[in-house]
Amino acid sequence: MKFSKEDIYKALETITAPGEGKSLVESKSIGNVVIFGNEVVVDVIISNPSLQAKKKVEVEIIKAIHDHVYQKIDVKVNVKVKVAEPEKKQQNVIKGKKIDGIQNIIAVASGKGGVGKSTITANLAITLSKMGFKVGVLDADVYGPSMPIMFDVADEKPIAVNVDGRSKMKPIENYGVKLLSLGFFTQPNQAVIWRGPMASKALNQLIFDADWGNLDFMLIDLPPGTGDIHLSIVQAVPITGAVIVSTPQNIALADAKKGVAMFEQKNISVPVLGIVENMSYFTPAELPDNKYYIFGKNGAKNLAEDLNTAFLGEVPLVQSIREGGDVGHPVALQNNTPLEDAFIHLTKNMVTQLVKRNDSLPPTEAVKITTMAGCSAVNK
Ligand SMILES: Nc1ncnc2c1ncn2[C@@H]1O[C@H](COP(=O)(O)OP(=O)(O)OP(=O)(O)O)[C@@H](O)[C@H]1O
Repeated sequence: MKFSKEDIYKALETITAPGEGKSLVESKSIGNVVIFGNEVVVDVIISNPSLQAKKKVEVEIIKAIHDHVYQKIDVKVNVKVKVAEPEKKQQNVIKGKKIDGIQNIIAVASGKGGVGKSTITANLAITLSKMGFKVGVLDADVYGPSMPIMFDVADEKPIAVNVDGRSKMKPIENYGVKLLSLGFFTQPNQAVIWRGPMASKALNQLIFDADWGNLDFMLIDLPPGTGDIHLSIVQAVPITGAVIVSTPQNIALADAKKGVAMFEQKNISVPVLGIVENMSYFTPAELPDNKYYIFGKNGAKNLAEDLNTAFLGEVPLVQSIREGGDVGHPVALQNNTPLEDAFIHLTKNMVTQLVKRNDSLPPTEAVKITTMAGCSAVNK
Protein backbone atom coordinates (compact mmCIF):
# COMPACT_ATOMS: atom_id res chain seq x y z
CA MET A 1 0.00 0.00 0.00
CA LYS A 2 1.47 3.35 -1.05
CA PHE A 3 0.75 6.49 0.93
CA SER A 4 2.11 10.02 1.07
CA LYS A 5 2.87 12.64 3.68
CA GLU A 6 -0.37 14.40 2.68
CA ASP A 7 -2.36 11.28 3.59
CA ILE A 8 -0.71 11.27 7.03
CA TYR A 9 -1.37 15.01 7.55
CA LYS A 10 -5.02 14.48 6.54
CA ALA A 11 -5.31 11.75 9.18
CA LEU A 12 -3.67 14.01 11.79
CA GLU A 13 -6.18 16.75 10.98
CA THR A 14 -8.85 14.57 12.59
CA ILE A 15 -7.17 14.86 16.03
CA THR A 16 -7.81 17.86 18.28
CA ALA A 17 -4.74 19.31 19.99
CA PRO A 18 -5.23 19.16 23.80
CA GLY A 19 -6.47 22.52 25.13
CA GLU A 20 -6.24 24.24 21.71
CA GLY A 21 -9.66 23.61 20.12
CA LYS A 22 -7.89 23.13 16.75
CA SER A 23 -6.50 20.08 15.01
CA LEU A 24 -2.92 18.99 15.66
CA VAL A 25 -2.02 20.24 12.17
CA GLU A 26 -3.81 23.61 12.45
CA SER A 27 -2.27 24.31 15.88
CA LYS A 28 1.18 23.61 14.38
CA SER A 29 1.72 20.83 16.92
CA ILE A 30 3.20 18.50 14.29
CA GLY A 31 6.94 19.04 14.19
CA ASN A 32 7.68 16.64 11.35
CA VAL A 33 6.43 13.56 9.51
CA VAL A 34 8.94 11.16 7.98
CA ILE A 35 8.08 8.06 5.94
CA PHE A 36 10.48 5.12 5.64
CA GLY A 37 8.72 2.47 3.52
CA ASN A 38 6.01 1.08 5.79
CA GLU A 39 7.19 3.06 8.83
CA VAL A 40 5.94 6.56 9.69
CA VAL A 41 7.62 8.73 12.32
CA VAL A 42 5.56 11.63 13.67
CA ASP A 43 7.11 14.34 15.87
CA VAL A 44 4.45 16.08 17.93
CA ILE A 45 4.77 18.96 20.39
CA ILE A 46 2.22 19.35 23.20
CA SER A 47 2.01 21.73 26.14
CA ASN A 48 0.83 19.29 28.84
CA PRO A 49 3.88 17.55 30.39
CA SER A 50 1.97 14.70 32.07
CA LEU A 51 2.63 11.13 31.01
CA GLN A 52 -1.11 10.58 30.49
CA ALA A 53 -1.31 13.46 28.00
CA LYS A 54 1.72 12.12 26.11
CA LYS A 55 0.29 8.60 26.00
CA LYS A 56 -3.12 9.89 24.89
CA VAL A 57 -1.78 11.86 21.95
CA GLU A 58 0.45 8.93 20.94
CA VAL A 59 -2.49 6.50 20.94
CA GLU A 60 -4.69 8.96 19.01
CA ILE A 61 -2.06 9.47 16.33
CA ILE A 62 -1.51 5.75 15.83
CA LYS A 63 -5.26 5.14 15.65
CA ALA A 64 -5.94 8.02 13.23
CA ILE A 65 -3.23 6.82 10.85
CA HIS A 66 -4.44 3.22 11.02
CA ASP A 67 -8.10 4.23 10.55
CA HIS A 68 -7.64 6.86 7.84
CA VAL A 69 -4.57 5.66 5.91
CA TYR A 70 -3.72 1.98 6.36
CA GLN A 71 -4.06 -0.49 9.24
CA LYS A 72 -0.60 -2.02 8.90
CA ILE A 73 1.57 1.10 9.00
CA ASP A 74 4.25 0.92 11.68
CA VAL A 75 3.73 4.28 13.44
CA LYS A 76 6.34 5.79 15.78
CA VAL A 77 5.40 8.91 17.72
CA ASN A 78 7.94 11.23 19.36
CA VAL A 79 6.16 13.46 21.87
CA LYS A 80 7.97 16.60 23.03
CA VAL A 81 6.73 19.12 25.55
CA LYS A 82 6.53 22.74 24.45
CA VAL A 83 8.75 25.08 26.47
CA ALA A 84 8.63 28.85 26.33
CA GLU A 85 11.94 29.56 24.56
CA PRO A 86 13.98 31.94 26.71
CA GLU A 87 15.62 34.63 24.65
CA LYS A 88 19.25 33.66 24.32
CA LYS A 89 20.64 37.08 25.05
CA GLN A 90 18.42 37.69 28.06
CA GLN A 91 19.14 34.34 29.65
CA ASN A 92 22.38 35.39 31.27
CA VAL A 93 21.25 38.71 32.63
CA ILE A 94 21.15 38.70 36.39
CA LYS A 95 18.76 41.25 37.79
CA GLY A 96 18.69 43.15 41.08
CA LYS A 97 21.36 44.75 43.20
CA LYS A 98 24.37 42.59 44.01
CA ILE A 99 24.57 41.82 47.72
CA ASP A 100 28.06 42.37 49.10
CA GLY A 101 29.63 39.22 50.43
CA ILE A 102 27.04 36.83 48.96
CA GLN A 103 28.44 34.85 46.07
CA ASN A 104 25.52 32.76 44.84
CA ILE A 105 21.81 33.04 45.51
CA ILE A 106 19.72 29.99 44.75
CA ALA A 107 15.94 30.13 44.79
CA VAL A 108 14.25 26.85 45.69
CA ALA A 109 10.75 26.73 44.28
CA SER A 110 7.92 24.33 43.55
CA GLY A 111 4.76 24.83 41.61
CA LYS A 112 2.61 22.82 43.99
CA GLY A 113 2.56 23.15 47.78
CA GLY A 114 3.59 20.37 50.14
CA VAL A 115 5.99 18.62 47.76
CA GLY A 116 8.89 19.01 50.20
CA LYS A 117 10.52 22.22 49.00
CA SER A 118 11.41 23.37 52.53
CA THR A 119 12.66 19.91 53.47
CA ILE A 120 14.91 19.84 50.40
CA THR A 121 16.14 23.40 51.09
CA ALA A 122 17.07 22.61 54.69
CA ASN A 123 18.90 19.42 53.74
CA LEU A 124 20.70 21.04 50.79
CA ALA A 125 21.86 23.86 53.08
CA ILE A 126 23.17 21.44 55.70
CA THR A 127 24.92 19.32 53.06
CA LEU A 128 26.59 22.42 51.56
CA SER A 129 27.73 23.41 55.03
CA LYS A 130 29.10 19.89 55.69
CA MET A 131 31.04 20.23 52.42
CA GLY A 132 32.73 23.31 53.80
CA PHE A 133 30.75 26.09 52.14
CA LYS A 134 29.44 29.14 54.02
CA VAL A 135 25.69 28.92 53.78
CA GLY A 136 22.65 31.04 54.61
CA VAL A 137 18.96 30.27 54.25
CA LEU A 138 16.29 32.90 53.76
CA ASP A 139 12.89 31.47 54.49
CA ALA A 140 10.65 33.49 52.19
CA ASP A 141 7.67 31.15 52.48
CA VAL A 142 5.26 33.80 53.68
CA TYR A 143 2.37 31.32 53.86
CA GLY A 144 4.05 28.81 56.14
CA PRO A 145 7.61 29.61 57.23
CA SER A 146 8.86 26.23 58.47
CA MET A 147 12.63 26.73 58.58
CA PRO A 148 12.81 27.82 62.25
CA ILE A 149 11.30 24.43 63.23
CA MET A 150 13.45 22.44 60.80
CA PHE A 151 16.58 24.10 62.20
CA ASP A 152 15.36 23.74 65.80
CA VAL A 153 15.49 27.49 66.44
CA ALA A 154 11.76 28.30 66.59
CA ASP A 155 12.09 30.01 69.97
CA GLU A 156 14.99 32.24 68.97
CA LYS A 157 14.68 35.91 68.00
CA PRO A 158 17.28 37.64 65.83
CA ILE A 159 19.04 40.49 67.61
CA ALA A 160 20.21 43.81 66.15
CA VAL A 161 23.94 44.33 65.68
CA ASN A 162 25.88 47.39 64.64
CA VAL A 163 27.68 47.00 61.31
CA ASP A 164 29.67 50.07 60.16
CA GLY A 165 27.38 52.40 62.07
CA ARG A 166 24.20 50.75 60.78
CA SER A 167 21.90 48.59 62.79
CA LYS A 168 21.42 45.18 61.17
CA MET A 169 19.62 41.96 62.00
CA LYS A 170 21.85 39.06 62.96
CA PRO A 171 20.74 35.74 61.42
CA ILE A 172 20.23 32.83 63.81
CA GLU A 173 22.79 30.08 63.27
CA ASN A 174 22.50 26.32 63.70
CA TYR A 175 24.15 23.30 62.05
CA GLY A 176 26.61 25.73 60.42
CA VAL A 177 23.81 27.50 58.54
CA LYS A 178 22.69 31.13 59.03
CA LEU A 179 18.95 31.55 58.96
CA LEU A 180 16.42 34.36 58.72
CA SER A 181 12.72 33.72 58.43
CA LEU A 182 9.50 35.70 58.57
CA GLY A 183 8.54 33.04 61.10
CA PHE A 184 10.84 34.70 63.69
CA PHE A 185 8.64 37.79 63.62
CA THR A 186 5.17 36.29 63.79
CA GLN A 187 3.39 34.42 66.57
CA PRO A 188 3.20 30.66 65.91
CA ASN A 189 -0.60 30.66 66.13
CA GLN A 190 -1.12 33.93 64.34
CA ALA A 191 -2.44 33.81 60.76
CA VAL A 192 -0.57 36.63 59.03
CA ILE A 193 -2.10 37.82 55.81
CA TRP A 194 0.66 39.24 53.68
CA ARG A 195 -0.10 41.46 50.76
CA GLY A 196 2.47 41.21 47.98
CA PRO A 197 4.17 44.62 48.51
CA MET A 198 4.20 44.18 52.30
CA ALA A 199 5.75 40.73 52.07
CA SER A 200 8.37 41.82 49.59
CA LYS A 201 9.27 44.82 51.79
CA ALA A 202 9.72 42.50 54.76
CA LEU A 203 11.80 40.10 52.69
CA ASN A 204 13.93 42.93 51.32
CA GLN A 205 14.76 43.85 54.92
CA LEU A 206 15.71 40.25 55.71
CA ILE A 207 18.05 40.30 52.72
CA PHE A 208 19.56 43.78 52.70
CA ASP A 209 19.30 44.88 56.36
CA ALA A 210 20.81 41.72 57.77
CA ASP A 211 24.36 40.90 58.73
CA TRP A 212 24.83 37.81 56.55
CA GLY A 213 28.61 38.23 56.40
CA ASN A 214 30.35 36.29 53.64
CA LEU A 215 28.32 33.48 52.14
CA ASP A 216 29.17 31.09 49.33
CA PHE A 217 25.49 30.24 49.01
CA MET A 218 22.24 31.81 50.07
CA LEU A 219 19.28 29.48 49.53
CA ILE A 220 15.88 31.14 49.35
CA ASP A 221 12.92 28.95 50.24
CA LEU A 222 10.16 30.51 48.12
CA PRO A 223 6.46 30.09 48.78
CA PRO A 224 4.73 27.50 46.59
CA GLY A 225 3.21 28.66 43.31
CA THR A 226 4.14 31.35 40.84
CA GLY A 227 2.83 34.58 42.32
CA ASP A 228 3.42 38.11 43.37
CA ILE A 229 6.06 37.29 45.98
CA HIS A 230 8.16 35.39 43.46
CA LEU A 231 8.12 38.33 41.09
CA SER A 232 9.09 40.77 43.85
CA ILE A 233 11.98 38.58 44.97
CA VAL A 234 13.40 37.89 41.55
CA GLN A 235 13.25 41.58 40.74
CA ALA A 236 14.96 42.63 43.97
CA VAL A 237 17.61 39.96 44.32
CA PRO A 238 20.28 38.87 41.83
CA ILE A 239 19.32 35.20 41.79
CA THR A 240 22.05 33.05 40.30
CA GLY A 241 19.81 30.07 39.59
CA ALA A 242 16.61 28.31 40.57
CA VAL A 243 16.05 24.74 41.72
CA ILE A 244 12.58 23.30 41.18
CA VAL A 245 11.26 20.60 43.53
CA SER A 246 8.47 18.26 42.45
CA THR A 247 7.02 14.89 43.31
CA PRO A 248 6.62 12.44 40.39
CA GLN A 249 2.84 12.99 40.48
CA ASN A 250 1.17 14.44 37.38
CA ILE A 251 -0.49 17.42 39.06
CA ALA A 252 2.76 18.36 40.78
CA LEU A 253 4.66 18.04 37.48
CA ALA A 254 2.24 20.30 35.65
CA ASP A 255 2.81 22.95 38.35
CA ALA A 256 6.58 22.38 38.31
CA LYS A 257 6.52 23.05 34.59
CA LYS A 258 4.82 26.38 35.30
CA GLY A 259 7.54 27.12 37.84
CA VAL A 260 10.25 26.49 35.24
CA ALA A 261 8.36 28.63 32.70
CA MET A 262 8.11 31.47 35.26
CA PHE A 263 11.88 31.61 35.82
CA GLU A 264 12.56 31.39 32.10
CA GLN A 265 10.13 34.18 31.18
CA LYS A 266 11.73 36.99 29.23
CA ASN A 267 11.33 39.59 31.97
CA ILE A 268 12.56 37.24 34.73
CA SER A 269 15.33 35.23 33.04
CA VAL A 270 16.62 33.31 36.02
CA PRO A 271 18.55 30.23 34.86
CA VAL A 272 16.97 27.00 36.09
CA LEU A 273 19.71 24.79 37.52
CA GLY A 274 17.55 21.69 37.50
CA ILE A 275 14.71 19.66 38.95
CA VAL A 276 14.74 17.61 42.16
CA GLU A 277 12.33 14.70 42.49
CA ASN A 278 11.14 14.32 46.06
CA MET A 279 9.14 11.36 47.42
CA SER A 280 10.30 9.33 44.40
CA TYR A 281 9.48 5.99 45.99
CA PHE A 282 8.74 4.40 49.33
CA THR A 283 10.76 1.60 50.86
CA PRO A 284 9.36 0.04 54.04
CA ALA A 285 11.97 -0.59 56.73
CA GLU A 286 11.03 -4.29 56.89
CA LEU A 287 11.46 -4.76 53.08
CA PRO A 288 14.57 -2.71 52.31
CA ASP A 289 14.88 -4.05 48.74
CA ASN A 290 11.35 -3.11 47.71
CA LYS A 291 10.53 0.21 46.10
CA TYR A 292 6.94 1.38 45.80
CA TYR A 293 6.35 4.21 43.34
CA ILE A 294 3.41 5.75 45.15
CA PHE A 295 3.32 8.99 43.17
CA GLY A 296 4.38 7.47 39.83
CA LYS A 297 7.79 6.59 38.47
CA ASN A 298 10.44 8.94 37.05
CA GLY A 299 7.94 11.76 36.47
CA ALA A 300 10.34 14.58 37.38
CA LYS A 301 13.21 12.87 35.55
CA ASN A 302 11.10 12.79 32.37
CA LEU A 303 9.99 16.38 32.88
CA ALA A 304 13.60 17.53 33.23
CA GLU A 305 14.45 15.75 29.98
CA ASP A 306 11.46 17.27 28.19
CA LEU A 307 12.28 20.76 29.42
CA ASN A 308 15.93 20.34 28.56
CA THR A 309 17.04 21.04 32.11
CA ALA A 310 19.18 18.97 34.47
CA PHE A 311 17.74 16.25 36.68
CA LEU A 312 19.50 16.85 40.01
CA GLY A 313 18.47 13.67 41.80
CA GLU A 314 15.78 11.81 43.68
CA VAL A 315 14.91 11.64 47.35
CA PRO A 316 12.77 8.74 48.62
CA LEU A 317 9.69 9.04 50.81
CA VAL A 318 11.07 8.05 54.20
CA GLN A 319 9.58 8.45 57.64
CA SER A 320 12.85 9.70 59.10
CA ILE A 321 12.90 12.63 56.64
CA ARG A 322 9.52 13.79 57.97
CA GLU A 323 10.56 13.14 61.57
CA GLY A 324 13.90 14.90 61.06
CA GLY A 325 12.10 18.02 59.83
CA ASP A 326 9.52 17.94 62.62
CA VAL A 327 12.05 17.61 65.44
CA GLY A 328 14.52 20.10 63.98
CA HIS A 329 17.23 17.60 63.08
CA PRO A 330 17.22 17.20 59.26
CA VAL A 331 18.46 13.85 57.91
CA ALA A 332 21.37 15.44 56.05
CA LEU A 333 23.03 15.70 59.48
CA GLN A 334 23.41 11.90 59.48
CA ASN A 335 26.75 10.38 58.59
CA ASN A 336 27.35 7.38 56.34
CA THR A 337 23.71 6.62 55.59
CA PRO A 338 21.91 6.24 52.24
CA LEU A 339 19.99 9.44 52.96
CA GLU A 340 23.17 11.42 53.56
CA ASP A 341 24.43 9.99 50.23
CA ALA A 342 21.22 11.01 48.43
CA PHE A 343 21.64 14.61 49.58
CA ILE A 344 25.36 14.65 48.78
CA HIS A 345 24.56 13.44 45.25
CA LEU A 346 21.85 16.10 44.88
CA THR A 347 24.05 18.87 46.23
CA LYS A 348 27.01 17.95 44.03
CA ASN A 349 24.79 17.98 40.96
CA MET A 350 23.39 21.37 41.93
CA VAL A 351 26.86 22.86 42.45
CA THR A 352 28.03 21.35 39.16
CA GLN A 353 25.14 22.98 37.32
CA LEU A 354 25.86 26.25 39.09
CA VAL A 355 29.50 26.19 38.04
CA LYS A 356 28.41 25.51 34.45
CA ARG A 357 25.98 28.42 34.62
CA ASN A 358 28.52 30.78 36.10
CA ASP A 359 31.06 29.79 33.47
CA SER A 360 28.64 30.93 30.79
CA LEU A 361 27.80 34.20 32.54
CA PRO A 362 29.65 37.41 31.82
CA PRO A 363 32.05 37.99 34.76
CA THR A 364 30.53 41.32 35.75
CA GLU A 365 27.10 39.81 36.23
CA ALA A 366 27.83 36.80 38.36
CA VAL A 367 30.69 36.14 40.67
CA LYS A 368 32.30 32.95 39.55
CA ILE A 369 32.47 30.18 42.14
CA THR A 370 35.09 28.34 40.13
CA THR A 371 37.53 29.45 42.83
CA MET A 372 35.99 26.65 44.88
CA ALA A 373 36.57 24.07 42.18
CA GLY A 374 39.24 22.50 44.38
CA CYS A 375 36.49 21.48 46.75
CA SER A 376 35.67 17.80 46.30
CA ALA A 377 32.01 18.76 46.10
CA VAL A 378 32.42 20.21 42.65
CA ASN A 379 32.20 17.70 39.79
CA LYS A 380 33.78 19.66 36.97
N1 LIG B 1 11.13 12.71 51.20
C1 LIG B 1 10.26 12.84 52.20
N2 LIG B 1 9.91 11.77 52.96
C2 LIG B 1 9.00 11.89 53.97
N3 LIG B 1 8.38 13.03 54.29
C3 LIG B 1 8.70 14.14 53.57
C4 LIG B 1 9.65 14.10 52.51
N4 LIG B 1 9.76 15.37 51.99
C5 LIG B 1 8.91 16.14 52.72
N5 LIG B 1 8.28 15.41 53.66
C6 LIG B 1 7.27 15.87 54.61
O1 LIG B 1 6.18 16.40 53.83
C7 LIG B 1 5.63 17.54 54.46
C8 LIG B 1 5.71 18.74 53.51
O2 LIG B 1 7.09 19.05 53.32
P1 LIG B 1 7.60 20.55 53.21
O3 LIG B 1 7.03 21.41 54.29
O4 LIG B 1 9.07 20.49 53.06
O5 LIG B 1 6.91 20.93 51.83
P2 LIG B 1 6.84 22.34 51.09
O6 LIG B 1 6.76 22.02 49.65
O7 LIG B 1 7.90 23.24 51.56
O8 LIG B 1 5.45 22.85 51.62
P3 LIG B 1 4.82 24.33 51.52
O9 LIG B 1 3.79 24.21 50.45
O10 LIG B 1 4.21 24.54 52.87
O11 LIG B 1 5.89 25.30 51.22
C9 LIG B 1 6.45 17.75 55.75
O12 LIG B 1 5.77 17.13 56.80
C10 LIG B 1 7.75 17.03 55.47
O13 LIG B 1 8.37 16.55 56.65
